[in-house]
Amino acid sequence: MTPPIFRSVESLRDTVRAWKSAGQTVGVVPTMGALHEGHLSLARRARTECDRVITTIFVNPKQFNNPEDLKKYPRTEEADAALLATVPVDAIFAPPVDEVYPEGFGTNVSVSGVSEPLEGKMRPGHFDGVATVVTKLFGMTLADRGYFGQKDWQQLQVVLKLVRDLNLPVQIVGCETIRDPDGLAMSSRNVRLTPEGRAKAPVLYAALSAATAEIRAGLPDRMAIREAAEQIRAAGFDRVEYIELRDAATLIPSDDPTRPRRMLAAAWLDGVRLIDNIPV
Ligand SMILES: Nc1ncnc2c1ncn2[C@@H]1O[C@H](COP(=O)(O)OP(=O)(O)OP(=O)(O)O)[C@@H](O)[C@H]1O
Ligand SMILES: CC(C)(CO)[C@@H](O)C(=O)[O-]
Ligand code: BAL
Repeated sequence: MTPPIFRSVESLRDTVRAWKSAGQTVGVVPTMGALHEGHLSLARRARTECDRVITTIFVNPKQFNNPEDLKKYPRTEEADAALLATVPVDAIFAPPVDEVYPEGFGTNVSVSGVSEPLEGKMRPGHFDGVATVVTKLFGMTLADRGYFGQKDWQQLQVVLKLVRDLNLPVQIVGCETIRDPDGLAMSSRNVRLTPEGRAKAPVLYAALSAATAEIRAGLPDRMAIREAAEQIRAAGFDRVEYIELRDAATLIPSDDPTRPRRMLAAAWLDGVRLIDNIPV
């Protein structure tokens, strides 16, 4: 059976309040729809850890710095609802834009530091949009736990800091990146790749994996990164936007192998921007 779809905060809150009065915990999986196995893995994890699970589907205009990207973002609500029925989740919250941003809306949540480099630099305003909507989604759903994918590693760190800084009563759970069998991280934007682009795309993950193996074997960071960038370009990617080795939590550049580090990359293929990251 398809889970009930709520469009207004008021109707969703009535249902959630009833759950809470029965002492039940609420897990929330925020998404922008066009669901795939990556999203479903988050929902399944929430299913095992919470009494009630809500998946939110909202293509948040505030986090798109590129209007073309927003226009082209895939929207597949019926298929999404059918997939969520297989988990199953208890509710889908898919509000219209004016329910989230009614006339007169004028608050911005901006997380300093961790949101500034990498994605923050390449997509100005993006993380303000994410932090604002995630704060609102937690408030709207009365979430006890929020589930986020490590595929968007920087986003996960931004959300962790947001929750800490604002004392939001939500526990954040970071979930492993789900990949296609050839290594490509699943992403809603992958459907925009041509068959030729799709065949080249796994090189992004392969290059990151090779570079981290080399670093562990003693190759200097800089050389390993340069080789990875060359491998990605040689495979036919149009542009490598960044490949960086960073402190895993603060995302400050790090050459300290004794601390948890993360290698993160963004690259363009077929006019599609792919991101990925792995631990070092
Ligand atoms: N392959 C994946 N493995 C695990 N989690 C994922 C994966 N892809 C997305 N997620 C997580 O699902 C949540 C919703 O992401 P979103 O709706 O943006 O999907 P997406 O596939 O990342 O789309 P996009 O094309 O915008 O990158 C985020 O927490 C994201 O990190
Ligand atoms: C967390 C999120 C749903 C906020 O719009 C979005 O950034 C995403 O899909 O990762
Ligand atoms: N998956 C992160 C949301 C975005 O790319 O806008």
